[in-house]
Amino acid sequence: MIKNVGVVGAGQMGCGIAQVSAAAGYKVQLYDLSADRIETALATINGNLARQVASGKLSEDQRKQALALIQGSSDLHDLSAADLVIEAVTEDESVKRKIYGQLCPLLKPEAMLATNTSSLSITRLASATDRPERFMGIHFMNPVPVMKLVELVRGIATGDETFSAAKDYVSKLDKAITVAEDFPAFIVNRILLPMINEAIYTLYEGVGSVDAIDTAMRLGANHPMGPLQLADFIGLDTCLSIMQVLHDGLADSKYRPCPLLVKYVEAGWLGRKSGRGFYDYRGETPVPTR
Ligand SMILES: CC(=O)CC(=O)SCCNC(=O)CCNC(=O)[C@H](O)C(C)(C)COP(=O)(O)OP(=O)(O)OC[C@H]1O[C@@H](n2cnc3c(N)ncnc32)[C@H](O)[C@@H]1OP(=O)(O)O
Ligand SMILES: NC(=O)C1=CN([C@@H]2O[C@H](COP(=O)(O)OP(=O)(O)OC[C@H]3O[C@@H](n4cnc5c(N)ncnc54)[C@H](OP(=O)(O)O)[C@@H]3O)[C@@H](O)[C@H]2O)C=CC1
Repeated sequence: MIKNVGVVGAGQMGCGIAQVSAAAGYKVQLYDLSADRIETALATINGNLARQVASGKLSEDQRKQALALIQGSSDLHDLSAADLVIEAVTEDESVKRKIYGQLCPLLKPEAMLATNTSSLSITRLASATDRPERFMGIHFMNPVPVMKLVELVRGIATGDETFSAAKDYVSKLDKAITVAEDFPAFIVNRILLPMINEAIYTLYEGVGSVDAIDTAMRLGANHPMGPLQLADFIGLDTCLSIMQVLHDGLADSKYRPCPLLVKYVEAGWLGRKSGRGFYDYRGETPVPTR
């Protein structure tokens, strides 16, 4: 039975996962490398909970209770009481494998380990742990407190007990589940990211400006965000990693990452989280950059 949830990586996804887990009554340990990052993360979570109070989705008491259930830490040992740890660090296989190597010896033998990876092979990541039968993908969507869906992905070795415990946990968060097989980028990103990549090609080839492309898809296809706005929201580093996994994993040139996406990531223009991507976020309102 899952009571204590550990979250590794206090970026945009880790914060969201910690928030919704605490709001559902789980005790949460949120880990990241630095104390500064943890402080920022707790402030972000507090802000998002306060927004939910303002819009009547949560009472002030529920906000306080949820916040009290989250502890931040920059010491991996603090995850040793967790029944389930969800890893949400940068979308880079070597970073994730390194974390598993450090984390696994500290966990209870019966603890489950899950990854929030957007694209990487669950089976291959499982092989970097000491518990492939208790490892799987629990893939939340961004922003976690708002998006209804969680994709569940089993690796070849994932046990039935692990899968049913994950289903139970996700249902308690009041999220809907879809099950995907362990193929590159699963379902949502297999479909969504090529669309975003195509939008970037559309910009690269001069078919339209940032504003024209986003307006076209917002008003012409009723998407809540334009594809370039969404790319900035996801993070351009994450978008590029997903396209690389699709390109390498499916060996089809239709998944070739757009060179403009590569350039932006090389420049450190990662979207909202770095202050600049297809839009510049440093002023009052986002300004298109092309
Ligand atoms: C890459 C992957 O591996 C997988 C993925 O996640 S792919 C990305 C999937 N996500 C999407 O496609 C998101 C598309 N965009 C949307 O659905 C909407 O634009 C949106 C929900 C993000 C915002 O909707 P909106 O109507 O423009 O904004 P707004 O009215 O301000 O917000 C709606 C609610 O979302 C909340 N919200 C918005 N942004 C948020 C954020 N970054 N974090 C937390 N909550 C947020 C708001 O607080 C608001 O909730 P309340 O009513 O409780 O205040
Ligand atoms: N962005 C999205 O829309 C979605 C992303 N995902 C997946 O979730 C995961 C996280 O993405 P996201 O939250 O957007 O990324 P962010 O860049 O916002 O956050 C990543 C976090 O991981 C931390 N980190 C990096 N290396 C380590 C490490 N060795 N130990 C501990 N923490 C570390 C980073 O710290 P620092 O900044 O200090 O380096 C940062 O806080 C990725 O696998 C991504 O593919 C899944 C669904 C949606």
